[in-house]
Amino acid sequence: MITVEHLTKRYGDFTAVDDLSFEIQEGHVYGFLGPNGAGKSTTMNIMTGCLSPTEGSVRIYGHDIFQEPNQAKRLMGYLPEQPPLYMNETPEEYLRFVGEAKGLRGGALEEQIRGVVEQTRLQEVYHKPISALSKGYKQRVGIAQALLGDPKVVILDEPTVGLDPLQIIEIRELIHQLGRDRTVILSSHILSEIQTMCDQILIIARGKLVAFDTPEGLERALLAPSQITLTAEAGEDEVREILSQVEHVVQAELTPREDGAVSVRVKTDGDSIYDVSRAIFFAFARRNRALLEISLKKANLEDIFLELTEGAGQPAGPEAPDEMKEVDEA
Ligand SMILES: Nc1ncnc2c1ncn2[C@@H]1O[C@H](COP(=O)(O)OP(=O)(O)OP(=O)(O)O)[C@@H](O)[C@H]1O
Repeated sequence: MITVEHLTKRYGDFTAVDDLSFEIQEGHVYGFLGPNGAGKSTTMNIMTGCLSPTEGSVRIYGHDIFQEPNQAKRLMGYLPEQPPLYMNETPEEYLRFVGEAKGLRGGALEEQIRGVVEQTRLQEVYHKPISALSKGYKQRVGIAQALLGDPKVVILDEPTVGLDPLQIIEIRELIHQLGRDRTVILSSHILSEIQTMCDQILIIARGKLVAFDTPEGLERALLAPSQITLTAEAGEDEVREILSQVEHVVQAELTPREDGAVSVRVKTDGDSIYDVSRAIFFAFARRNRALLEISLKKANLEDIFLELTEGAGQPAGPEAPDEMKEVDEA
């Protein structure tokens, strides 16, 4: 239903979006996940026809976003990163203005406004100036305008950024509801957010699509290089030698301990981390060397995200370190 082919956006010598191709199917909640500056907003702006690409195409249900913009845009609702809200207006005035701009009139307009106000629970603030609303309510007004016209696809750029924890929960619930009867595409640089809300994840780093799968699929596909940590009662050289004889051990990082033992982080490329750990256990036993501890660590989505996007984050002002910290703690 949405086909993105070889999308590229360059600003001078800088490539913000680099040959992105993917397909979005109906009935899922998709998450664009990537660090600040990865190219998520640029991609969304191009997909919604707000920005032209340097190369590539976007088709919405077969309609090219630049050749048939009216047909394509009618099928999409968009909440940009900074929604153009008119602060002096009330949600009522603003939604009427957006609805009319989308071609709605008379009874159909009234009915649509009533529907989106109910869905986004704006009743309480309907007649207050937008400038007086909390960030959470402003965001709901932004989502309400995206829903006008009953689009099949709703695209939300960082819908929870800047909200407090309670507001985040409310917006998540709203997105969950939206996902029941339409396709939702949202972006975030926070892994836990994408994991909670989306059933399909696209990881974007340095303008490239580096992974596209379900959360479970991503974990499964990238499980193989898992880690084993162990502590052995042996000298460093001997530990190295023993491990070099174990099949599927691809890397070993040794840290000598004060008590003379050695702690080791082992990376494997084996299908079964259990088989590799068993082989390590017997390799030490054959040499009469004790393993004081051995533990297995499977990769999780956070490891995968950090590995795929390593070094791709761009500190974007004073808030960036805290925002990235959320990824670390996810
Ligand atoms: N008009 C522009 N001129 C030059 N560079 C730009 C322009 N717009 C975006 N960029 C750069 O393109 C890259 C991608 O930006 P984009 O906003 O798409 O990233 P993002 O993944 O949405 O990140 P964020 O979460 O910080 O918004 C960034 O390095 C940004 O600085």
